[in-house]
Amino acid sequence: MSTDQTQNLTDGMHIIVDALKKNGIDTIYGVVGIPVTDMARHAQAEGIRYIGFRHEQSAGNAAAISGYLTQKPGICLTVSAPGFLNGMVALANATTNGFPMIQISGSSDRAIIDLQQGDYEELDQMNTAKPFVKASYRVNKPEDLGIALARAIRASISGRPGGVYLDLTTEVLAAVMDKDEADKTIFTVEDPAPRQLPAPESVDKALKLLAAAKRPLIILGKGAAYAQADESIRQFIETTGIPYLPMSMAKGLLPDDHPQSAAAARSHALSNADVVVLMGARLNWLLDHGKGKHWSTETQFIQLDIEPTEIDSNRPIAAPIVGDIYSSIEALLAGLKSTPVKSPNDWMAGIDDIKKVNSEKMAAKLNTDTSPLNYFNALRAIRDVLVDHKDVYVVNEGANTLDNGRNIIDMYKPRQRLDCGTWGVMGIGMGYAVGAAVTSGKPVVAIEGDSAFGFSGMEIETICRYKLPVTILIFNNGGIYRGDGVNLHGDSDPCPTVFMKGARYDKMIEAFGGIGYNATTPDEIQQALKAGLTSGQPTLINVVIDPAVGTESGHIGNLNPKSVVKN
Ligand SMILES: Cc1ncc(Cn2c(C)c(CCOP(=O)(O)OP(=O)(O)O)sc2=O)c(N)n1
Ligand SMILES: Nc1ncnc2c1ncn2[C@@H]1O[C@H](COP(=O)(O)OP(=O)(O)O)[C@@H](O)[C@H]1O
Ligand SMILES: [Mg+2]
Repeated sequence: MSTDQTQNLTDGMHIIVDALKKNGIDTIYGVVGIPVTDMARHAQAEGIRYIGFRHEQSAGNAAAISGYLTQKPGICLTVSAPGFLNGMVALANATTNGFPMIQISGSSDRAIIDLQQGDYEELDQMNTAKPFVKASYRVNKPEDLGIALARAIRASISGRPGGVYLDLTTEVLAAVMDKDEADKTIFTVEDPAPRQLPAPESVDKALKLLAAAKRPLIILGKGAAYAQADESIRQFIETTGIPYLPMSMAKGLLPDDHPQSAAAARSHALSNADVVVLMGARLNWLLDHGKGKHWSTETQFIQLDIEPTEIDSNRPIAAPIVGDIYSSIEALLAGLKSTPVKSPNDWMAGIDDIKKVNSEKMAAKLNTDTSPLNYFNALRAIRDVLVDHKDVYVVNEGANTLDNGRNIIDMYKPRQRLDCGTWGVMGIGMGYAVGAAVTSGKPVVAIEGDSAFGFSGMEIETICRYKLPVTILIFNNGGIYRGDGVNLHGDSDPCPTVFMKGARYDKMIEAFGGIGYNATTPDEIQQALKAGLTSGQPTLINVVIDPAVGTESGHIGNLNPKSVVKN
């Protein structure tokens, strides 16, 4: 091919990068290799920030959480087969949680794969992905790359957000076409997540039910947080005076010290409410499916959700409002003029009484001074530092570390608590920390169980390499749930969840130029955490926790199968 003929040519890997740029994608998280390395190089050369990870699952988690924070799909780039599969855990978790994310993976030769002739990293990735994503597309022609990306963007953020898989074959990445012709095939997606307004009659019905309620309760879910309708939600809650419960990632939508928060009286509020409004929250296992001891069979439900099939998932919903949260809340606010709603004062007063009793009980646990530390006094030490750093993003995973962290670490701003979410998955920690730090530019504090940290711990090198302002506190109790070898039956046999004694995780980060601390007292935790926040340097604090104080599976031990057969 003569020089002038190559003058105006482009190829698949350049076209997809141009399409990403045209749609405002400014960051790609990934692990490169055959056949996507040159695509990443080109993206970087074109000004897209490429963040290189040590494992695709963490790259995917970073992409997913950046989608949750920005309402634009986070992009994860992987190689074929094993790299694709490593990313799939994060992609499936994104779909489960409703986080918009696109995983782009290279794939091997279609003809060889389809005849199962044994290609390098042979796998039918498009079909493998289908059960775990909102949509799964494969591109075979360079002129289709623009429309394929557009479809992936729209599928990931319209309706209930989620994961989308985009398969780029080796052939299409190398396929050549005329540049001018290629430019005609890429475009900016128009209104990829259109507002979905609720039916006026559904809003009226909900307001009439609320107006008659004696003990109304609002449950805020991460769907409400994702919607970025913060001011409208606050206005509705404060205008009606209805008490509310934030689910873990909705903490901070209103500050946790807000007078209408019922969090410290959760069981009382759930079991006594007569009308419950689910706002971007599923009535799933995290809410005991709306059944059992925390719920009354008399409770009536109002549900605000963008996904129509979520309605009636577990309990009949008396007043469904299907639409995007912002449009639905705005419609409810407008409806208050004709149907005023005011939560009875005695209901909130009763909740306040319970809050007072429970807060005193919790304070007694928090203000102990034990050696070694336990979860309560360690978390109280962290809480009392973070109250002066309300911009910090908090990442939290583990069992006891997560369950106690959720109740003790107060949040004051929306979308700043990032945790194991709907699946209760371990391993989100370092990926979420990188994604939050890169996306927001703000400091991140990751509060990690020692087992949970182990799933993504190698990414501390990634954190140090990009010099991200991340401080990691590892609650080192020497094991999964506990470190003393006592199992949930109270038998002192070395159960299969114990790690080595005296591990010093703080030494790990020093290998990559980060700053490590070992903390055995609340004061040492606070000094180290303040130093990490002040320096903005990657910091790891090994918090030594009493190995005997955890409970197996934290607060969800009841989900374990009960064996009736003696060993
Ligand atoms: C991917 C994955 N693997 C395993 C588990 C099971 N699991 C595991 C392994 C947990 C770790 C608990 O230990 P930790 O050290 O992180 O926290 P605590 O010791 O403070 O409870 S919590 C939990 O549900 C999981 N949820 N997700
Ligand atoms: N913009 C939005 N408007 C309305 N509903 C939304 C929006 N984004 C997500 N959702 C819904 O919010 C719900 C989130 O529920 P869930 O993940 O269970 O929250 P949580 O775990 O915090 O209770 C999902 O059913 C999802 O369809
Ligand atoms: Mg542990």
